[in-house]
Amino acid sequence: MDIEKVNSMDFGEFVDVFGNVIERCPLIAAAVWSQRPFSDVEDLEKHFFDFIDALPQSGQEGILRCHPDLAGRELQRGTLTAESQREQSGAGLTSLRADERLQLAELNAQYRARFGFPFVLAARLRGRAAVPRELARRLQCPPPQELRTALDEVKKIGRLRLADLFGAHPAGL
Ligand SMILES: NC(=O)N[C@H]1NC(=O)NC1=O
Repeated sequence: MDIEKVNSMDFGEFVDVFGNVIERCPLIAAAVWSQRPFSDVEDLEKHFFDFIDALPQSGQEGILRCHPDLAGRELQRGTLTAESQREQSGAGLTSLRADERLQLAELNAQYRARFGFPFVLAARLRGRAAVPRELARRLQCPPPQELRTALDEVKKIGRLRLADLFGAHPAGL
């Protein structure tokens, strides 16, 4: 795909293609479409990220809450989005031992109880061993800092998903 093709998309096609750049938040793609034309993929990405940054805290937390747990119930049930399924299995989260799954479930629950949203990490960039380690580390962070970290991870996931759609290697990850 190239940017000319993106700029020629009608609303429905654009939301079909880019609706899950931010997990389960097609509203963001719907809003970004209004800002076309885009000069390149970085410009397109910037519109997604600016939308997130401009939201009030409740909206930003809402975006985080749209993310499925890593190695959680949805992975077991097979109800993840195609993108999330690829990321979680690519990171090795489909082949955890039962005790590792249990440990992650406990940490995920502690995290959600402390911050009010699920733990989000760009799984493809880290791999399975890093997930419990990062979860345990970030559980200790102050909430305002953790909100920023989690949103940065959402953006990394979005950047990788956009790069996949464009068949490109993302810069700066
Ligand atoms: N909880 C969470 O981080 N989920 C996301 N991470 C990722 O790489 N894909 C996801 O769906």
